[in-house]
Amino acid sequence: MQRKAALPLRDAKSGNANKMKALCGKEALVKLLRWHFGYPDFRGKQLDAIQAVLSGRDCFCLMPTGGGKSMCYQIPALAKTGIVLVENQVMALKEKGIDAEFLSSTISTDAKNKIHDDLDSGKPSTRLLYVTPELIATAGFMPKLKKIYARGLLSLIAIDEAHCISSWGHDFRPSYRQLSLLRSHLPDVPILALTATAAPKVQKDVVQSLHLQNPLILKSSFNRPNIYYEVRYKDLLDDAYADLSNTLKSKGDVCAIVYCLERSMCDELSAHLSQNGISCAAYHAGLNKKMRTSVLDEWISSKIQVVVATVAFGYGIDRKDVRIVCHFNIPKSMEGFYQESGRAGRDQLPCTSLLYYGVDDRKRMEFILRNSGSKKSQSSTSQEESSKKSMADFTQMVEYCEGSGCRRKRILESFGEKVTASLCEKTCDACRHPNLVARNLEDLTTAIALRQKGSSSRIFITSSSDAINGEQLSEFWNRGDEAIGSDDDISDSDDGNEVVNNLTKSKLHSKVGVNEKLAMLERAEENFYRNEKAKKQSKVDKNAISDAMRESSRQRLQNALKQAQQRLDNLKIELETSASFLEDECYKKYSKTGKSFYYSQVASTVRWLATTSSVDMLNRLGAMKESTSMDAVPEAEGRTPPHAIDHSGKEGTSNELSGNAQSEILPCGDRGMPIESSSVNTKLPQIPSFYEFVNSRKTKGDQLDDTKKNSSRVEKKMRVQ
Ligand SMILES: Nc1ncnc2c1ncn2[C@@H]1O[C@H](COP(=O)(O)OP(=O)(O)OP(=O)(O)O)[C@@H](O)[C@H]1O
Ligand SMILES: [Mg+2]
Repeated sequence: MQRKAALPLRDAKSGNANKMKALCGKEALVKLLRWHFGYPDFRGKQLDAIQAVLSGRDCFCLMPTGGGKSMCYQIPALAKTGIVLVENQVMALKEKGIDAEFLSSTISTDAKNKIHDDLDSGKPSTRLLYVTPELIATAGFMPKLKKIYARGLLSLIAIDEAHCISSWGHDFRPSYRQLSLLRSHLPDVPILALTATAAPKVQKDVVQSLHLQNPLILKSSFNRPNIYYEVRYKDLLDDAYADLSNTLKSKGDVCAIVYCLERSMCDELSAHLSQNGISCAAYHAGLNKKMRTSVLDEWISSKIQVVVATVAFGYGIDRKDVRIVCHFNIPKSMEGFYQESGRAGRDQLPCTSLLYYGVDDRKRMEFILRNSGSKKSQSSTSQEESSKKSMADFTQMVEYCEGSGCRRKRILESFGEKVTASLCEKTCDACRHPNLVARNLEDLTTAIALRQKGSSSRIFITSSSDAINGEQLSEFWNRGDEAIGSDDDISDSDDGNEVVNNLTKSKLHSKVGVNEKLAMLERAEENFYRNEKAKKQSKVDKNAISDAMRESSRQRLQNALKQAQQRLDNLKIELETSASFLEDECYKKYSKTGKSFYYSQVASTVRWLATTSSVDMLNRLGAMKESTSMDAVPEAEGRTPPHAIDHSGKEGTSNELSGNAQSEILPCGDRGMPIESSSVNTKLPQIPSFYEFVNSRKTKGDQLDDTKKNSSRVEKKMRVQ
């Protein structure tokens, strides 16, 4: 990327008062913002922070996640001669033509020398120098910094994620402690400390540790209005993996981060999601560096959409369109949770924070925290103190999950903000579906009580009907049935599909027989259609399928086709045309019903592509050419298109393959409930109905076809490569 020419207003080195005034003026700074970043105006407290540091004052800036803290040091770097010292995101700046460099002990000697040569030169071109706190602590680096400082070239020190300096923070990093040396070595350089998570105690600690002098303290509300907060209860779910998988699919091919506590769970969950047609990969410290970089690159460039990671993932990553951040295990503190969930929706568009809460997870975390204070280096008092502190932090998180009040209010109050629940405007599950949340919590309490008693505990941790203890459960069951028929589910919801979703959520419902389940679905579907009709009448169709959604579905199908093509020995298929054809089928089938059903159909097709045989694939795509004349004709079994070429030449095995593959395909509703398709006249993909699916499961039992195993092995292998 070419360097962008500097705006002429850029030099105020002389310290001339008029020049300084012009430099700090809003107009000049907005000009810089527009020139270099293309944004029309500053957000929140950005301008105040920039003006403070440009005038030489220390500043402590607390802004919400995604609030635009980086701009607070990027603009000063462009406005003033000299170098701004910070910590990470260099590539993005370089792409904007801004001279930024990153120095750390991990870069090559050549690259290091180049940067040092520039810094030693009379007129360094580097405007922003990103360094790690570890580097500052090294003996060789401080003298270099001092040299730059002595030449009057160091104009600002910015400490991003400043909460890491405080052992009271959720993410204390000992290396940050070294940053306290900066003030004594470089006394006149203003310091800008930035963070999105600082409880009052941490704030005080940051100011003291960095020796900020009379800092301007800027504090914005931590509220993230574009995030919808939701908690689901693992103990009430049949299968949390399936629930997550269906949720992701129902949202379309959206970008997501899923946080897990352990590496092994990242791998396992990622494999499960991949098998279900979700473009996803695991990311954690157990992978080698090459693999981690490759996952990160693919995610940043949208080649994969979902990363299943440990909390190590996320620092300095600026992908703006993350639509869901899911915590698959309860985080250890509200601060960490806020920071991680805040990685969603940095484009300010609607997004979701979804937390899966499980009593076992809670116990595990409590165990970890209770024992984590026992480091050798700590005295027993500080051990005790830190363990107490960890437990107190964690309790806030447990209350967030187990409380019935507004989730947003709870988050903000934990940061000392006083808010009313009306601020939420129904953008958390507790405000949007209070009855459902209350009922879930009641069920959860019963579940915990039963587990504590030690009897029938398995009913909540297994879907096996063997584990049902009739007497103890009858009360439970009855309540479940009431819940099923309740109008509250519907009246709370502004989307008919939520009804279907809610049916999938409770473990109670999993105990209901297939017929009842289908009857429930029918009722839910009826409600869905009724709501749809009402929506149409009021001319507000929230469920409409936009062109952008269709395009993203086409892209998703194309990716799935590509993977299938590789799996099937480079089967000759026209990727783009085939993707359009398959998307068009989904659209035709569900354009009237709405986006959720449409998305589910796309997801089903993706799953079908993940397991289907060459012959079946070609048969299906063969309909492409015939589709115009065949729309009204019933599905022809084993139709082979004129141009169908099976590279594998294994036509003889195709029936078996397709039978097995089809048994895995289940059209799903918004969060995965199966949908009956008989009411739609358009020609359907070769996907079984729910009845067929259930029957085939019954007859086939647990037998897994070798072919399917092989294909998933190949898929896994491909992912690893
Ligand atoms: N004035 C602005 N107008 C529009 N977009 C902006 C503005 N300032 C920053 N942004 C954009 O907002 C996004 C988030 O910015 P940034 O990464 O600096 O947030 P942050 O506060 O550091 O968040 P985090 O706490 O998650 O690190 C970036 O894509 C950035 O380009
Ligand atoms: Mg940041």
